[in-house]
Amino acid sequence: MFTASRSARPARPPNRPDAGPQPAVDSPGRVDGMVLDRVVLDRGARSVFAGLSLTLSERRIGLVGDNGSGKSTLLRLLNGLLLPDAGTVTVAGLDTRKERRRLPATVGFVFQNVDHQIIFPTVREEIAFGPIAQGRPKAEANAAADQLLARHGCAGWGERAVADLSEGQKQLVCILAALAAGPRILLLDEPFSSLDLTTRLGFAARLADLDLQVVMASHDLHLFDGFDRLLWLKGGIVAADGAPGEVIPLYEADARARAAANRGQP
Ligand SMILES: Nc1ncnc2c1ncn2[C@@H]1O[C@H](COP(=O)(O)OP(=O)(O)OP(=O)(O)O)[C@@H](O)[C@H]1O
Repeated sequence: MFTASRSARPARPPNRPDAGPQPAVDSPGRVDGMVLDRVVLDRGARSVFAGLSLTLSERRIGLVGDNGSGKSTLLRLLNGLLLPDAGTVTVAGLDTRKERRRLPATVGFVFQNVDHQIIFPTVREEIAFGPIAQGRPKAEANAAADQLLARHGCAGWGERAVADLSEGQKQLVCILAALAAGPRILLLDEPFSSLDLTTRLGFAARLADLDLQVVMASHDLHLFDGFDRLLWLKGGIVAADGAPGEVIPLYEADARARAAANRGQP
C-alpha cells in the first residue's frame, strides 16, 4: 500500500518493480501486463495526466475516483483510443502509438456509454462482429454469438433490434460483444451501472472466473471484492494504490470529509 504525489514517476511498492513491457504469455493464470511510462495527456485545455507512470500486471485491477478524476481517460489510453501527448503506453508488449491496429485483437473494451459502442442493428451482428473481423467465418461467429447469449440467459435475443433494448440490456450486449472477441485484456468502464442486481451479481461472479486480465472503473465499490489491486485516482494522480481493503477506506474517508466540507458552504 502506498500513496503517491504528483510527480513524473510515482513511487512503487517494493514488490512491484517496473519490469518494463512484458512479453505476451499465453499460459493460463499469466497476464500480459500494461505499462504507462511518464504519460502526459491534455484533453481540450485541461491537463489530465502530467507524467503518470504505472505498471499494471495484476489479474484484477480496479479504478476508483471522483467524476473527472481520469478513470475513463486512463482506460482509453490503454485501448489506444487516446494516445499520450508525451511518454509511452505499452499494452501486452504493443506500443499503442506504433501498433494501434493490433490492439483490438488483444484488448476488449466496454464503454461507459453504450451508444458509443453499439454499431449494428441486431444483437447477433453486434456480438459476432469482433470474431468476424478477426477472420472467423460468419456462420460460425453467429452460432457462437447465439451460444454466448444462451449461456447468459438471453436465448433467442439474436434477431432483436438493439435499439429496442433497455439500457441495461444494451450494456449486457456490449459486455458479451467484448467477451466474444476473446480478448486477453478486458477494460471495463462502469460496465454494470444499468444492470439489475441479479445480472450484476452474475457478471461479477463470471468476471472472477475469466482467464484474462481485467481493469475496471466503477463507483460501485462492492464490485472490487476479490480484486488484486485498486487504484484511487484524484485529479489525474494516483492518490492510493493497494489492496481494495486498504484503498477503499481511504477513498471513503476522503469523500466523506469533502462532502461534509461542501455541506458547510453556503
Ligand atoms: N472529450 C473530452 N474533451 C475534453 N475534456 C474531456 C473529455 N473527456 C473528458 N475530459 C476531461 O478529462 C478529465 C478526466 O475525465 P474522465 O472522463 O477520464 O473522468 P472519469 O474519472 O472517468 O469520470 P466519471 O467518473 O465521471 O466517468 C475531466 O477533467 C474531463 O473534463
